[in-house]
Amino acid sequence: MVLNDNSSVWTELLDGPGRLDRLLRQAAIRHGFTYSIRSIWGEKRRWMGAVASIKNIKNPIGQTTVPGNSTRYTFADIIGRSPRLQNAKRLAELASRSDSTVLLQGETGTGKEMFAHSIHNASNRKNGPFVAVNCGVLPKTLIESELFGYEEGAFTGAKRGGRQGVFEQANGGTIFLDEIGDMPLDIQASLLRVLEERQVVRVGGQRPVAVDIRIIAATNKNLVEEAAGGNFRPDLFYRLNVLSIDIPSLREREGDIMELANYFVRKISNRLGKVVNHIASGVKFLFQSYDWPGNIRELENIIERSISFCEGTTITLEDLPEYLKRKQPVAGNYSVADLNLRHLEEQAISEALSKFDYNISKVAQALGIGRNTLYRKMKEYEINTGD
Ligand SMILES: Nc1ncnc2c1ncn2[C@@H]1O[C@H](COP(=O)(O)OP(=O)(O)OP(=O)(O)O)[C@@H](O)[C@H]1O
Repeated sequence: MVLNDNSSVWTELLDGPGRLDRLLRQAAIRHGFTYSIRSIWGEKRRWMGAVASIKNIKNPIGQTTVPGNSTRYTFADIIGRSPRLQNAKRLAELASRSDSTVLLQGETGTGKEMFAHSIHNASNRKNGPFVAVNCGVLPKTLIESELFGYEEGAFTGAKRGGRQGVFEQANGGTIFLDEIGDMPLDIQASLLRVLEERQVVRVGGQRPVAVDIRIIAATNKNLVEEAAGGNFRPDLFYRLNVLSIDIPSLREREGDIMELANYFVRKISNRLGKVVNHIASGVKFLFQSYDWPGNIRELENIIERSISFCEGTTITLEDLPEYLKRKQPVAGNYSVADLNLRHLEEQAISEALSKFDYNISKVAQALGIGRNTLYRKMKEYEINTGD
């Protein structure tokens, strides 16, 4: 397992080495990595307490999915009813019906890879391969041969008979170019050629090989700004920016936070074989006021950590990492009692909405208030209507 100081894998600070170990071990096993304790305790002592998002620890060549369709997600797995997310899903569903290039833009952890899987699985290429390449971690020395393949004798150590690159491996299916904004400039020119001609020429070869591929690219960078700064080729940007879909951050999807949190509690407690089925109101309040820079991945990691440390059936503030506890909102203009009452009211409304599937009449009836009062309170607490 390779832990890289510069990567965004270190998403959370924890309290102690034992906990770090356990969480890393669980995550590593889940993602099929071999976990070696020495890789942490050697030079990485100063990272003590960090939890890696193992998903980001790609193998050295950056290819995250082997050829053959090993996608895990469909649209049904993408949780959230906020209007922004629903809109992104609608666009992605439409995109899955065509063969055009898709560009997924969104912050880290917002679900871009889930969208890419879902588009592939809903497309008529679903029985073909889905090959994911992380353009940000491909070492410069390997990048061309990994992408475009090589002919026998192309360089010292080249395999007999040569090797297919990922574009050839994805033939008949979808190639997912993750973190496209991190692709080195010199490779961007070759990539543009492949996108334009739908042909690859292997390193050390001359013969173009036709590839029938659907391209989905993803980035957490603003490619317009990257292009303006000279880090991304504008012509490649235009070639990729055909069906562009913005995946909203979690803080822009406030109504989704608790739905996702509850979903992860169910899923993760099942997986860990623990009976944890509630989230304390203080935690909910904190979740709703936090700005989630790591988005859904961060929420998922926090729930996993909390369930691991939870000694009862309810996740409490005690189970949260220190850095999050420190973010507890201050009372502002409200007294603590007011704040608690407001919070309880907000919580009751959110729970009723979720229980009655956003049926306003039923929710109002259950809460013993009129529909107009309910709408007013939803507006006050910025709870969306679930449309
Ligand atoms: N809407 C969602 N519903 C359920 N789980 C989600 C959702 N969005 C993201 N996740 C989960 O959050 C984690 C991060 O998602 P994903 O890897 O797709 O994000 P990403 O945008 O590709 O991240 P990065 O840019 O860092 O590669 C995954 O474990 C995924 O299952």
